[in-house]
Amino acid sequence: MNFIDMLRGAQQRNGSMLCVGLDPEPSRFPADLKNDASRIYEFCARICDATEDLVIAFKPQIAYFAAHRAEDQLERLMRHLRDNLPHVPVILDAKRGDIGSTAEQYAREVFERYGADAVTLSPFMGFDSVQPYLKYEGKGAFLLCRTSNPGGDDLQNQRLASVEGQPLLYEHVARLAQGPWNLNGQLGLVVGATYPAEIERVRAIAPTVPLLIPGVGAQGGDAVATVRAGWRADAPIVVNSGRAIIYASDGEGYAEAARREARRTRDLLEAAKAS
Ligand SMILES: O=c1ccn([C@@H]2O[C@H](COP(=O)(O)O)[C@@H](O)[C@H]2O)c(=O)[nH]1
Repeated sequence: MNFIDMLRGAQQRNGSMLCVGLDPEPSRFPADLKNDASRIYEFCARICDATEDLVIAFKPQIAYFAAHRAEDQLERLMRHLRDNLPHVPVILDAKRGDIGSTAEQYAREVFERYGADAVTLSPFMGFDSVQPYLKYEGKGAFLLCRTSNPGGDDLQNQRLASVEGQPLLYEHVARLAQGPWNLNGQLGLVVGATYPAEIERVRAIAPTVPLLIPGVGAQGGDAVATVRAGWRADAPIVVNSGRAIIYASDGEGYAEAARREARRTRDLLEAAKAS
């Protein structure tokens, strides 16, 4: 099954467009795990087990594992998800971007070492930096397009004077992902929930690619406006919330609290479809 079919399957099965972001920071763990980087796997696995029937995807952010020398725990988590929750696709948030030969190694890391179903990539170095990932049949790649952070304006909202019609840079990325770069239908786009007007614009340019939309929850993005701008019956949107869910409580019942917050967010997103 390819990545898009996996997304559709999870969306239908769980009635959800919510992605739980796994950004494990031991200093924010509950008391019995606090500041113990050797418990990252346990923390994440418990959150995933508690929310698997409420999500369209999980999104581990690789930096939170690498910073704590916990790549082995990320491998273990990916194995756990594959073996026990194979109906939930996993997007590895790595934001890679490099020349082709190095990109081949990164692609190998993402898809062979970790066994992710999709990855996030920076498109800044051009098509030859993206192509190595597309050689992995059925895997997905989300290109950064209009990111959720304020600094995204610095480059993404600049006009491309040399391109006919002078689109903004993020609009150009959306066009490439919808058209010439999307050789086998593997590409999606990252668009921040903090900029619903830009989500709407991206949807107009790229109506059929899946969108990964971070920024609801801790970053304050408007969940309802996000769904109104991006949701389409025929192209999945994957709305990520990380810290607001995984740190919903720092007590013993953190996994149950994460489940409650995930359910609340899932229901809010679903209700917005009809609004
Ligand atoms: O534009 C972007 C692209 C990626 N991210 C990542 O998403 C999560 C957001 O976590 P929250 O705790 O829900 O804020 C995090 O891993 C970022 O690296 C993003 O925020 N914006």
